[in-house]
Amino acid sequence: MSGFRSGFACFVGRPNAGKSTLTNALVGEKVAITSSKPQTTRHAIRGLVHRDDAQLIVVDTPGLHRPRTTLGERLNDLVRTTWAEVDTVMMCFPADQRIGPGDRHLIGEVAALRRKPVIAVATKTDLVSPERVGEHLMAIDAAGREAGLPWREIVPVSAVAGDQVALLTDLVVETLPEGPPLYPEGQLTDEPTETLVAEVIREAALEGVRDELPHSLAVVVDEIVPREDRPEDRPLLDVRAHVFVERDSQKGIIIGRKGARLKEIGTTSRGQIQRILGTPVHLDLHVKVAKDWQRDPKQLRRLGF
Ligand SMILES: Nc1nc2c(ncn2[C@@H]2O[C@H](COP(=O)(O)OP(=O)(O)OP(=O)(O)O)[C@@H](O)[C@H]2O)c(=O)[nH]1
Repeated sequence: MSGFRSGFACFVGRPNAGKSTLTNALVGEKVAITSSKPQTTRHAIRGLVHRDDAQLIVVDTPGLHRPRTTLGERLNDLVRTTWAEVDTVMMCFPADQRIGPGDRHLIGEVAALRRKPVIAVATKTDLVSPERVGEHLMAIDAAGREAGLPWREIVPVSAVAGDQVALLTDLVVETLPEGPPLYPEGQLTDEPTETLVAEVIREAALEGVRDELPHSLAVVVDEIVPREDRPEDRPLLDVRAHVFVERDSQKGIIIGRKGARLKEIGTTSRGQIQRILGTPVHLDLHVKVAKDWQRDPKQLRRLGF
């Protein structure tokens, strides 16, 4: 298999830069979790791109942020470890935002990796005019120079419109080392099913809630079991899961008036879980308060951190 390339790449960028959406666009299936709320990506979900000439494994990392809790510190450690381990870094800069201090800080951090190929990606180009895209590309170029970070490429893309996503894949593949495929073909992610299911529920729970909630939410899937006594051609899976929040007031928000929000969360996530599992699902969802779980190492472990 001479000439075959395989390796890892990850996206870096400020919250909401479009990293998850672009991961999905590259992989072609929904494996990473997107949400209109910042900083919702918590697990390093790998999406696989299989091609005749290459295999690209995309690692989606949470955003780096000012750590205020034990969870925050662990997330930052996880991010830096991921950056150090991948073959190529893709840095995202949304075209509808100017390069700011947060971006410069990230560029500085990535520049410290040395000699790793870094591709700059101007995301969300569908939201702005071609002139603005041009301006944005120049600003990205200048910011790289300032930090002494030579971009391998600067690529404008729109994950939503599908513009230049294939080109980006080509350019990333070029940076990967030669080697055989690392994962069996057809596999899209190596996350355990429970984690994917938990992330789907978490995403549904986060839709339309107030700003303080995202960091306080964790979802644990207790079990996924086939319902007994079902006809063979009509299987049903029972999925039992808990949504953990930090305070009683948050529990109220999640449950909603007469349970309306929780029901909505269930309906939204059930459809997607059925797609992941390929089987009709009965979802049993409970909300629990785990006081200040982000500051408590014992609880963090229980919740999988
Ligand atoms: N119009 C447009 N919107 C986009 C595009 N890519 C992402 N978005 C939107 O931007 C928002 C953030 O996208 P995400 O992919 O969740 O961003 P992220 O960088 O993974 O965010 P965090 O997980 O918070 O770090 C979502 O509402 C997306 O729908 C794009 O190419 N065009």
